[in-house]
Amino acid sequence: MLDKVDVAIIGAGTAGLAALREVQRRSDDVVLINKPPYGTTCARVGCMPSKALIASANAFHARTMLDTFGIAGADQLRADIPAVMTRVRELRDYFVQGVLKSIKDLGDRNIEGQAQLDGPNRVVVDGHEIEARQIILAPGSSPIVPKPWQKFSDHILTTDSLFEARDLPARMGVIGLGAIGVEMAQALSRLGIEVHAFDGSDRMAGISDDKVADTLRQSLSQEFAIHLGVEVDLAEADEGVKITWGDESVVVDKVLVAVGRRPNVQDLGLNSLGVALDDKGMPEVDPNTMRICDTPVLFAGDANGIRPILHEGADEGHIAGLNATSDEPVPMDRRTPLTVTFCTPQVASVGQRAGDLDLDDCLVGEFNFSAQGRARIMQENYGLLRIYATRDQGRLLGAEMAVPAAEHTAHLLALAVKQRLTVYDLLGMPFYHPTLEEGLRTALRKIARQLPPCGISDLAGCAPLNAEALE
Ligand SMILES: Cc1cc2nc3c(=O)[nH]c(=O)nc-3n(C[C@H](O)[C@H](O)[C@H](O)COP(=O)(O)OP(=O)(O)OC[C@H]3O[C@@H](n4cnc5c(N)ncnc54)[C@H](O)[C@@H]3O)c2cc1C
Ligand SMILES: NC(=O)c1ccc[n+]([C@@H]2O[C@H](COP(=O)([O-])OP(=O)(O)OC[C@H]3O[C@@H](n4cnc5c(N)ncnc54)[C@H](O)[C@@H]3O)[C@@H](O)[C@H]2O)c1
Repeated sequence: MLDKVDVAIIGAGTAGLAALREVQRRSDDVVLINKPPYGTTCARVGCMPSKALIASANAFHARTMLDTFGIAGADQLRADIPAVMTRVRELRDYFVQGVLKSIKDLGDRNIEGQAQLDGPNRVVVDGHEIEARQIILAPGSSPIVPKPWQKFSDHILTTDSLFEARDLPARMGVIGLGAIGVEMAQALSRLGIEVHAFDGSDRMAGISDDKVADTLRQSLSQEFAIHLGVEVDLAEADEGVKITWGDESVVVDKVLVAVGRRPNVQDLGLNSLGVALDDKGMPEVDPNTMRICDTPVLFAGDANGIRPILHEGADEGHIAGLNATSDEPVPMDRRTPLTVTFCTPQVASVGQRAGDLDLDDCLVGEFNFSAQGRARIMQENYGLLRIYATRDQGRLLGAEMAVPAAEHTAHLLALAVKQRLTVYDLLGMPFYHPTLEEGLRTALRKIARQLPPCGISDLAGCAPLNAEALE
């Protein structure tokens, strides 16, 4: 094993591999150290298998609306859960293979084992010491299972184990309704499993806008039992596990625990860096260079807790790799915040969320998709879009939504926020008919109407029509 290198990267996840690609542009003197398994959280147990499960669930769920489209016989369809799970694993394996290919040429520069820092320039892997000029930490995160629940391990699943299941039981609890909980609870329910879902807070999927949160709750409650703002307790039951909240309880076969993820830093040796750590044992990280204080150590991906989603982890790996191989600091602007939760209706947030803003100081435009033309045709007429803009110029600040095709609307709005566009700029776009984007136009016009007019029509570039006649 090498004992002196220019750059050592800890973690072969999305962030670590992005850092590797960046470092390799300027130096071959790099090692990648990874505690197995290989293949990244995203491909193995995260984004990809979860979306594969959702895709099967949505395909089966479509049968509930087929009669409204004039298609008969849907009641004959059934979900073959073992076949669904096999497809999930086949897709997972395909994506993991792609990741493994990307590191196969590293040879002895790919080191398998658990790494620990021993000071700012030294990494120890299974007793072997490696000195490095720069170190990039990218060890990812793991599902949290609260200690009192760990004794029910036979009945508990996390996303580390869910996709390994050959079959799924008839009744499931889902505790925690962040992105993971909401996506999986709906997918399980759509596959025909009786789902009881819980969250300690009164919101789901990280939504901070009250009205959007209410809309999502109304939609999802039609599909499975949702209990928000409750503290749950687990107990052994004859046939499964009993979930208790307040005076109520339910017995389920398995519980998916989705109460968040913990950075993999417990045994990383961060305390050997000689910098202050907060009460969670975390050092301060510059989000524009990824450097920890003035040390030669950079910290990227889920583990630093800054923006624990995939494209941000990849960016952080790239920024860390750039800074590890540059003589001078290279501070990089971060992207407009964007999140998408792949439930139905899709949930998304862009830029500043309601919770980041004083809405009394902003202009708000909203659109409810319940009667929207295209949404109605597709039988997807539900959901609420809320857009926030500055009071003086109508410059877009952000948006939250639970609407059909939110992933697309959110990307468009992210570009608008980044470009500092006003609602008038956006209203200058063509809006094809009939599209879901016509709903976005109505929300924008609602903001435009609250601004001083500066022309005679949308076509002139900036003025509101003050009518929805073109919809
Ligand atoms: C169910 C689920 C669904 C998700 N869906 C989405 C989605 O739809 N969109 C999205 O943007 N994000 C999604 N995410 C989040 C996304 O998967 C993560 O943000 C991303 O994978 C984090 O990448 P990473 O490189 O930081 O960590 P990882 O990919 O976890 O890589 C960390 C690596 O470091 C290794 N390691 C840990 N400690 C050590 C050590 N001490 N020494 C050596 N190696 C070590 C680990 O074994 C691992 O290989 C989802 C996550 C989950 C769990
Ligand atoms: N579509 C996506 O982008 C996507 C999908 C899945 C996961 N992810 C990422 O994965 C990470 C982890 O997701 P997550 O959903 O596990 O975490 P999260 O932190 O987003 O949500 C956890 C939820 O659990 C609740 N909770 C915590 N303790 C609880 C308890 N004891 N009882 C009941 N509820 C409790 C919280 O109130 C919160 O709503 C996030 O960073 C997320 O962004 C992203």
